[in-house]
Amino acid sequence: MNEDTISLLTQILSKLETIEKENKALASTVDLITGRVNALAGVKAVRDAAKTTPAPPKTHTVAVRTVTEPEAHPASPTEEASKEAQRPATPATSRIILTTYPGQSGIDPIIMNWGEKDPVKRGPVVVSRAFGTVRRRNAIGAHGGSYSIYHALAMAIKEIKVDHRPDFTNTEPAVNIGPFPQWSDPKKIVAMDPFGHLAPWLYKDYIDKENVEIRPTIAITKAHMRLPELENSVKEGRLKVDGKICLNEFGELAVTKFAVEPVWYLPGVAERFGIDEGTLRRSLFEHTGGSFPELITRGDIKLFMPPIGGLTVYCFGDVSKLSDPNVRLALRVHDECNGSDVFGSDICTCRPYLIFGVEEAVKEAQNGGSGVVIYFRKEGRALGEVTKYLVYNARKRGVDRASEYFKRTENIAGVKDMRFQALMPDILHWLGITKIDRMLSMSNMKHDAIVEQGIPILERVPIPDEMIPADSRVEIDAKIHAGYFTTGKTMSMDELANVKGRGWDDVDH
Ligand SMILES: Nc1nc2c(ncn2[C@@H]2O[C@H](COP(=O)(O)OP(=O)(O)OP(=O)(O)O)[C@@H](O)[C@H]2O)c(=O)[nH]1
Ligand SMILES: [Zn+2]
Repeated sequence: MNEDTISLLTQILSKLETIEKENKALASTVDLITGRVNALAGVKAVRDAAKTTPAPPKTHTVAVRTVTEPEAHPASPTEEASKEAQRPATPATSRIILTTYPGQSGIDPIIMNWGEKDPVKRGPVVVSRAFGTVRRRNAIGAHGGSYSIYHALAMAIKEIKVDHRPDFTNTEPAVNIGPFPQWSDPKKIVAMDPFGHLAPWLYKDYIDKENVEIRPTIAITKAHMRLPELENSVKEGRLKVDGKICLNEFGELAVTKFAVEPVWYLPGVAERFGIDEGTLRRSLFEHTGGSFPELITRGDIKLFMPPIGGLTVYCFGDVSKLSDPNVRLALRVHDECNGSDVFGSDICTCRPYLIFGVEEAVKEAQNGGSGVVIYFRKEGRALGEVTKYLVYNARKRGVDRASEYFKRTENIAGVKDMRFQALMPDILHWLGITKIDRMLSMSNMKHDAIVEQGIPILERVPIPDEMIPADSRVEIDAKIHAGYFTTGKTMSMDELANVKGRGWDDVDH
């Protein structure tokens, strides 16, 4: 099967499509040929990819056919019911759409003017391949970040009805926020949808009248939270019970929480990393096992919802104060470390720094300012727990020296850190933050990313010495040597060689 044959069959297909519009009886024949061409082209694409030389752009040509749907606008309940009956059991059963092309017949993306101030002129983020939406998509990927796979599984085992539509009654944000000028600056917000918390309400007409599936990518709620360490903070007098933010002697806190899923505007993301959009698209395509062919074929679609974890904002005190330059702001940006954050592992400083961050944020809010902790799902410096544990083993089986600390991760992962903080400041812009009075972090990467985004940091606050677990001294001293902020001493390489952590004998009981 060569390129010419595929191209010829694609042309025949296109002719048949035209005829099919007038003669529905041809549909099954067209389906048959579509399936055959897709399968043959798929095989060819796989063969091409197996060649060692980089594939020329032509090899991305895969014949496809767009789903031809009944008219989307409902006319009458009877007509609706008859259309319902025509729907396939799942949109995927008869025709597989491997990829789509700009301008292809039936493809009609909803407008997306990223950075436009008026949300209606900007347009909704549309990513679903659900019936009624597949032709209108203006984003690649899927909702839910890494959870999109569980959704796919639920669909596969028919736990979710194919035509299920979410009921958003009473799910509106618990507080109002913005809009801020940053929301309409396409250079300031590139990794989340600034209107993501309002999507079902702002774009109700698309949902109701055009049968397009639109989901929020941000949700805002209020809650109480209780961390055992904070009971001590109250006992020792560092936290005062005020009945508003710190509710009682157990250190229970009132909090407003924002959950945010990633939505990437690819040109903006590429620019943040100083690369061109094509390079970014190609790398995302290749290194997700070719999962998202439209990264290559749909240059007109600029949004990508990546299958990665998002973030949560924990805000203490009045949310409207976050954007007020006249009040003080304390901020901790924290990257997930499940072993320490949840399970109390003592090899690193994560949970202690997190608790310190919460305590300082609450204090700032109680003093009339505001306090925020932002929690990113970037486990093990975005290398994941498997890599992290391999690193721990390599450290403990050798001598766990501060001087070797970063090298151990680099030996295994090829890089010492994959969090690349460049996209992190988006959430600060979205919250309307224009300066940070107290930054509860020693990380130079977090600091530089924020400052580069034009948000000044007035004071940097390291974790207090007494909160550092003994075994994590290795990490903290290595980090300080590597450029992390400290108000204390930066050790020489010789001194670092003498900072040792627990050995394997001590860990392995
Ligand atoms: N791969 C790897 N990840 C680690 C290791 N130690 C901690 N982490 C992860 O690193 C992240 C926390 O980063 P840290 O280096 O402790 O601190 P930081 O966030 O860079 O800086 P601070 O804001 O000062 O805490 C979390 O995602 C941890 O899971 C390690 O040895 N290897
Ligand atoms: Zn940790």
